[in-house]
Amino acid sequence: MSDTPVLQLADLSHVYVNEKGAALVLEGLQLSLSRGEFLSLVGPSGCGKTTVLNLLAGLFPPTMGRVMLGGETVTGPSPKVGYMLQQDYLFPWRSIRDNAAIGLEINGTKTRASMEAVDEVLSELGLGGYGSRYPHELSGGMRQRVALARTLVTEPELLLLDEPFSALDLHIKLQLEELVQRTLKRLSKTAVLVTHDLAEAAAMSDRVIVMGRNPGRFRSELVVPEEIRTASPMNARKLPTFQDIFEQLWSELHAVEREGGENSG
Ligand SMILES: Nc1ncnc2c1ncn2[C@@H]1O[C@H](COP(=O)(O)OP(=O)(O)OP(=O)(O)O)[C@@H](O)[C@H]1O
Repeated sequence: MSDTPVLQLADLSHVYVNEKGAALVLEGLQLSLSRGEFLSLVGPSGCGKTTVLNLLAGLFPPTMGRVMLGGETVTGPSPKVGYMLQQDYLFPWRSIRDNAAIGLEINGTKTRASMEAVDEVLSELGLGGYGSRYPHELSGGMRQRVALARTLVTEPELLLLDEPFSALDLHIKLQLEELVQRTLKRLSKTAVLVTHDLAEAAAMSDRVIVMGRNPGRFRSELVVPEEIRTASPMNARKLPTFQDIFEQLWSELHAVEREGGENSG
């Protein structure tokens, strides 16, 4: 049972239909992710990265193929999947503790014990003293940590991270990358990160997929070397092999840009 991949994509394709007609945005995606793996998706704007995450989250069904979580076909949103976005979407009228607990309320699993777990996660993320504060009293980096806490307390098996660090100052971003990586590793969580930042992808991931476009597809995959994977995102950037990985990703992405042409989106 434990050998079953947490996530599988089987020949996944997607067509958006609107008043302008039908557009094939994703074609023939195949993927298998094991428990604890961290995957990043990089690619030019409009290649379909967010569409992939939305399909993984079960927000709408793929036109063809299947998304499978723990071997079961995804048919809609599931508590097994947590989604963290660039914007934190905290409710300004709720305390930090109540914001972090919102997923438990939605899932109907809010209990005294689960609220203790909320407090534990908040304190693990360095927000121990902030439970009774409100979002406007926190910095951008702290608010993103609350968003992470909210995602983690429902104990999802798969975390979807759509550019969660991109609006943050560099030093806060590096700190959060480190915190997220450490926390997910400790909990053996499986994660898919969408980012435009190649260094972030290389520093945080076990594997990086570069997507092509028109239609969006998985063009190439790079396995991050062990010494980078086991280092913190901050220290990974200082390793000589890191530059090689970064350059490989850079040249792949440039190849996509050269062959892609303008995206209609
Ligand atoms: N609801 C929709 N209806 C029709 N077309 C859509 C819809 N959502 C996205 N698209 C189009 O699908 C393509 C992929 O969009 P998507 O947002 O997944 O790309 P992306 O790689 O995440 O882009 P970015 O990096 O700019 O965020 C784009 O051409 C976009 O215009």
